Amino acid sequence: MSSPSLSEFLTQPEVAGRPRTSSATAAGVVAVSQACRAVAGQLGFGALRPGDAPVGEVNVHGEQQQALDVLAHGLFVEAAEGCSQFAGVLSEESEEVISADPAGTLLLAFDPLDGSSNLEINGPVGSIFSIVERTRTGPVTAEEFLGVGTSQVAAGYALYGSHTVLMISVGDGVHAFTLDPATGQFRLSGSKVRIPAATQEYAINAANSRFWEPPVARYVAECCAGATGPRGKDFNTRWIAAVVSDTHRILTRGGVFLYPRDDRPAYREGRLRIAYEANPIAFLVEQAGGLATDGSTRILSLTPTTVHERVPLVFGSSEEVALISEYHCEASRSGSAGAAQQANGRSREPS
Ligand SMILES: O=P(O)(O)OC[C@H]1O[C@](O)(COP(=O)(O)O)[C@@H](O)[C@@H]1O
Ligand SMILES: [Mg+2]
Ligand SMILES: [Mg+2]
Repeated sequence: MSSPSLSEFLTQPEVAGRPRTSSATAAGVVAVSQACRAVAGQLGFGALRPGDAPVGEVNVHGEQQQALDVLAHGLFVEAAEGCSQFAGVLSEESEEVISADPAGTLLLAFDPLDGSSNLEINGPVGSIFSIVERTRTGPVTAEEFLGVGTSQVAAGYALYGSHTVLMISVGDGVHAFTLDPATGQFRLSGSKVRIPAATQEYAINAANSRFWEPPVARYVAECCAGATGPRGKDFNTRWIAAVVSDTHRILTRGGVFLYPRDDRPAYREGRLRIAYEANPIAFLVEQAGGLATDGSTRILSLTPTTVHERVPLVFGSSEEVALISEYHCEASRSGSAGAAQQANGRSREPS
């Protein structure tokens, strides 16, 4: 018997004895998976796709949009509008929230193509999404996207690598679905993914080290000191420059990822966005037994004040994330928190 499709998995309560996912959430996740399948199909054309170049537009984050960023955004919007569960969507590629069905009970936030600078080297890219239930009805408002991450009912990502894999959580662990190229269906390929608590792999863009705050610099220096340093073990660095792909490695074999705030003017709040990058990653990571913080505070407890708000992000194996948190707490107790943190006034109480 073949493994269940995504839709069977979400709608049949008897599959693996799981509690039933609401029919709206199941339909929403399936709609997103259809957008991911369409994005995977487009990526497969590579350089054969006509007009595959930067489109000359700059998105709300000041980044050059690639043709595929725009295409993937359109595919996600189309899937959301076609499914009648979503009242509105928030995309990395659109400054404003986009209205869908006012009767919809769900909201969808997504980065339609993450790591798009990897496109020209045929490196891995992904799509990442978060679904929350609405607390009101009628036309959607931007404020509705400013909830805490604990209110997510589903989150996931698609990684377009040597094959396409969709990692999903509806709040009962993390499940893997592999896209079957023969049938176009996502089929269950792994369940109850767990992140080991200990690791010897870390991911950070070391080219920014001169801008880091003391706790991050300390953590990385101690990893680099290896077996003869205070950690007493050797570490390895991995950096794919697409957070979806780094997340997949960490869900697969452990590790820790850091995109901290730093002293560069555009990075004082980190790089990644709360609503459609940090929140879904944190949801998946916690569901797999890991931790996700902004350095010291749990990501899922943060309340953004704008829809595209950025946040420093540290996530992965619990022992490392807890240690990094300890270093941040020690630094703020001793008053050596970085200039960036002081400048933005965003020092939060540790959780
Ligand atoms: O350019 P850097 O510093 O390596 O940053 C890479 C980070 O930026 C991102 O690519 C941002 O995502 P987008 O490509 O969607 O803007 C992350 O996926 C990744 O972790
Ligand atoms: Mg991104
Ligand atoms: Mg993107």
